[in-house]
Order: sequence, then structure tokens, then C-alpha cells
Amino acid sequence: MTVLDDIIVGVREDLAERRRSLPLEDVRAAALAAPAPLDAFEALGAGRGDALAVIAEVKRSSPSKGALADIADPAALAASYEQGGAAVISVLTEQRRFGGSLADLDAVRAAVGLPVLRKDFTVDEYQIWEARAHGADVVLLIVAALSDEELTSFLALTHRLGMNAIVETHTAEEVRRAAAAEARIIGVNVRNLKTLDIDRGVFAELAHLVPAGAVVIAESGVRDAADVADYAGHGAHAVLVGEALVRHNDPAATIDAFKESGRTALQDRAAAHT
Ligand SMILES: O=C(O)c1ccccc1NCC(=O)[C@H](O)[C@H](O)COP(=O)(O)O
Repeated sequence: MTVLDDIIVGVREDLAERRRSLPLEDVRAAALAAPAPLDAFEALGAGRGDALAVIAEVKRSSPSKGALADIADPAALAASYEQGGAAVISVLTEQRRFGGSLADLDAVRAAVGLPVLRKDFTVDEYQIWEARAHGADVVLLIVAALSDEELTSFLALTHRLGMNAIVETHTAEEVRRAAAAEARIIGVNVRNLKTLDIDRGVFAELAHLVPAGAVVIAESGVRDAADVADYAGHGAHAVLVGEALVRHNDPAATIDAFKESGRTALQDRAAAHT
């Protein structure tokens, strides 16, 4: 069993319990009553000009590293991300392996005026309705965890609710599947979901396969501004950063530095293409 399979077993068990305490009809009603979603595609699309967008993640722990940070106040952390110029805030809500929760999502939603990503392992439409009910603007759809039919129907539901999805890929075949599903935002995650190893070179290999018009996100493995520049130089419109921000004592300054590094790399890239 891969790490992804193992995570999904836990996700399904937790989901069954939530579904028992709150049926789908009730979650749907709450989602439809929630304030309208914010436009993450536009917020991330800034990176298609000369300004790299940063998706800043609230991440307590992970299967690869264990506990990362004691985040006593996720709202305050998210507010510092917003102050540093993040375009989108990502909140990991998976509980067993990442220590996240819907309570974290609620706290962050209430604290920031930016689009918020509910970052979880989406395997059922219930989770998309639930994300919207809790004020999320974006959900994560991991191609490796979904059939083509699920990917297409989950993407359609997401768009019908006025939300966006980051469609996450790890291989050329998954980028092809994301493109065939007409994903507007495609993430390339350089963390191998079988070994959990980071290989930043994967982004350079796959980014150019993403269709023009889509937003391309480099996910995972950003340690410093040089990594951001490397991703931007290979075509990233945005980077998704967790560990480097939650471990830093000044996340706002770190985001600012990442954006500056990305801007310079994008300008160099544009100059090289003229
Ligand atoms: O972070 C992990 O160990 C992990 C393991 C298995 C599946 C997903 C995992 N992480 C989710 C993410 O995509 C990252 O949280 C995100 O890209 C940020 O990564 P990083 O900046 O390297 O913390």
C-alpha cells in the first residue's frame, strides 16, 4: 500500500463519521448559504505577468517530516501570510497525518480576505460541498487519487459552486489527464507520493506540458528564495509553500523575499524569450 493509499483509507473513515453526523443535504444547504467564493484563478494568474504568486500553507505536520510547527493560532499565522503578500492561503484539513482540521479552515477563513484553499485528499463530492460550507474558495484534486470520471465530475461541481480547483499532478500522464479534464489550475507536486522524496527537477520536466492558458503551480520543496527562482525560471506562475513558512519566525518577510526572487526570475525569463 502506498502512502497515498494509506492516507485515503483514513480520509474515508473520517469522512464516513462526518457524513453520519451531518448528512449531505445539510452540508449542501450550508454551502449554498455561504458568502460567494473569491476568485483564486485571478489571484494566481498574477504570476502570468511578471509577479510570481505565493500560496502560503498552514501545515502542522506531515507524513514525511512528522511535527513541523506548534501552530497555536492558525488565524494569526494566516494573517501574517496575507501581510507578506500571499495570493492564496492553503489550509491542510486532513487530521490523522497532517494534524489539520475544519476548525483551522474556519479560523483562517475568518481572519483573511484572500482566497482560501481547503487542502485535503478529495475522494468524494461531500468534501467539496463541505469546503464551500466552511468558506473555502479552492479545493485540491489529486489526479493520482481519482479516476477520469471522478476528476471530471468533481471539477464540474467545483466550478458550478463558483470555486476553483488545483488539479495536482506528479507525472506527464497525470498532466495529460488534468489537461483533458480542462483543468484551469494545474499543480506539479515534486514530492513523490510513493517514496515522499523531493525532486525539484520534476517541475522542469512537466511544467512545459501544461496547456497555455492554465495557471501552473510548483508544489513542495521550496527551502529558500533560490528554489523559488528556479521554479519561476521553469515557468511557474505560483509556488505552494508549507514547511519553509511554518518553520520561519518571520513568515511575512519570507513571502516578500520569495515574491521578489520570483519577480526577478520571471523578468529574466521574459528577457531571454525576447
Ligand atoms: O508533506 C508531506 O509529507 C506529504 C506527504 C504525502 C502527501 C502529501 C504531502 N504533502 C502535501 C503537500 O502537497 C505539501 O504540504 C505542500 O506542497 C507544501 O510542501 P512543502 O513546502 O514541502 O511543505
